Amino acid sequence: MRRKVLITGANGLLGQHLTKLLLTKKNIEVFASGRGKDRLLEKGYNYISLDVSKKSEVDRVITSIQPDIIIHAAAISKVEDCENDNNNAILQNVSATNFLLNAGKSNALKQFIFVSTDFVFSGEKGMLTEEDRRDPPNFYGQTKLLAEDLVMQSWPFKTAIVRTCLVYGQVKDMSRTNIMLWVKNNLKKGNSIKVVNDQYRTPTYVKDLAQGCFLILDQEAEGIYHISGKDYLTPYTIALKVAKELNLPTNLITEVTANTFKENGKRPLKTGFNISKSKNILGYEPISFNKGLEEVVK
Ligand SMILES: NC(=O)C1=CN([C@@H]2O[C@H](COP(=O)(O)OP(=O)(O)OC[C@H]3O[C@@H](n4cnc5c(N)ncnc54)[C@H](OP(=O)(O)O)[C@@H]3O)[C@@H](O)[C@H]2O)C=CC1
Ligand SMILES: Cc1cn([C@H]2C[C@H](O)[C@@H](COP(=O)(O)OP(=O)(O)O[C@H]3O[C@@H](C)C(=O)[C@@H](O)[C@H]3O)O2)c(=O)[nH]c1=O
Repeated sequence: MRRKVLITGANGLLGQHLTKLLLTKKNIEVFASGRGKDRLLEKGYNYISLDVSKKSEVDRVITSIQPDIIIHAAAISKVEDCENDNNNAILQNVSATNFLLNAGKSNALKQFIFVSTDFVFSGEKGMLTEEDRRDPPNFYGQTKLLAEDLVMQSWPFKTAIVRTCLVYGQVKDMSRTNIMLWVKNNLKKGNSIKVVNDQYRTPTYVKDLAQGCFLILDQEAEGIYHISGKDYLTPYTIALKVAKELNLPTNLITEVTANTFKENGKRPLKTGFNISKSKNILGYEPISFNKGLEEVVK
C-alpha cells in the first residue's frame, strides 16, 4: 500500500529536493505543501497551499489528507528574522510544530520527522553528537530547541529529529541564499566579500539531507540523527574552494573573524556534526564537499 507523505515548507531548498526524491519512490504518494503557490512546478505530486502557523488550516489539511507521515521542514530559517520578531518566530517555528503534532494525533499519523539545526548548540565544541548538551546562542536556535522538546514528548506515532548544518544547493525561486551561491554570485559580479575563518561547520549538500530524511522515513527510525556533510570547514575555506572551482578571483575574498560582524543574532563559533550514528544505524553516506561543489556549480 502507498504511504501518504505530507511535506511542509515544500517550496524551500530542502522541501523542493525532498519532493523530487520522494517522487522516485514507488510506494509513496507525495503531498507537498507550502506557503502560497507551488514553486517547484513539476508533475507527480499533490500541491497544497498550507500556512503551518494557522491551526485551522493545519487541522483542515491533515483531516482531509490523512497522511501516514509528516516531514516538517517549514520554518523561519533566517536568524535575523527570528531575532527581530520573537513572537512571530515562536508562532512559526514552535506553535506550528505543535499544531502539526496534535493534528497528527487526531488523525492516526504513523510517523513525524522534524528538521532542526546545529544552532541549538552554543558553539564551544565542534563535531557534536546527538547526546551533546543544547544551549542555543540565538533566538532561532531557541525556537528549534523548544520545537525539539515538543517532538520528543510522548506521541502515539514515531518521531524523529534530523539536525542539519549549513545547507547548500540550488532550487527554483529561492526564499534565501546559501554560502555557495552567495560566494559565487558576489565574485561573479566582482564584489569583494569578507568571510569568517573562525567558524567551523560540516556543510551539508541538500540532496544528502533529503536522502537522510528518506532513510529515517523508510526505516521508521526514532530519536535524534545528525545529518550533515563530513568535511569540517570554515566559511573562508569554503569561499576559496568555490572561487577556485569556478576560476573566480580569490583576491576578492578577505579573511575576517566572526566578531567583525555586528549581526543581529549571534552565530555559534564551532558546530559541525559527528555523523557516526546516522552512518551506522541508517546507512547514511554523504558525498565530500568537493564533490557537492562540483554538482552545484556544474
Ligand atoms: N538552510 C540551512 O542551512 C539550514 C536549515 N535548517 C532547517 O531546515 C529546514 C529547511 O530549511 P531550508 O529549506 O534550508 O530553508 P528555506 O527557507 O529554503 O525553506 C523553509 C521553507 O519554509 C517555509 N515556511 C516558513 N514559514 C512557513 C509557514 N508558516 N507555513 C508554511 N511554510 C512556511 C518558507 O516559505 P517561503 O518560501 O514562503 O518563505 C520556505 O519555503 C528548516 O526547518 C530550517 O530551519 C537547519 C539547519 C541549516
Ligand atoms: C553574509 C556573510 C556570511 N558569512 C558566513 C557566516 C556563516 O557561517 C555563513 C552563512 O551565513 P548565513 O547568514 O547565510 O547563514 P547562517 O544563518 O549563519 O547559517 C545558518 O542557517 C540556519 C538556517 C541554520 O540552521 C544553520 O545551520 C546555518 O547554516 O557565511 C560571512 O563570512 N560573511 C558574510 O558577509
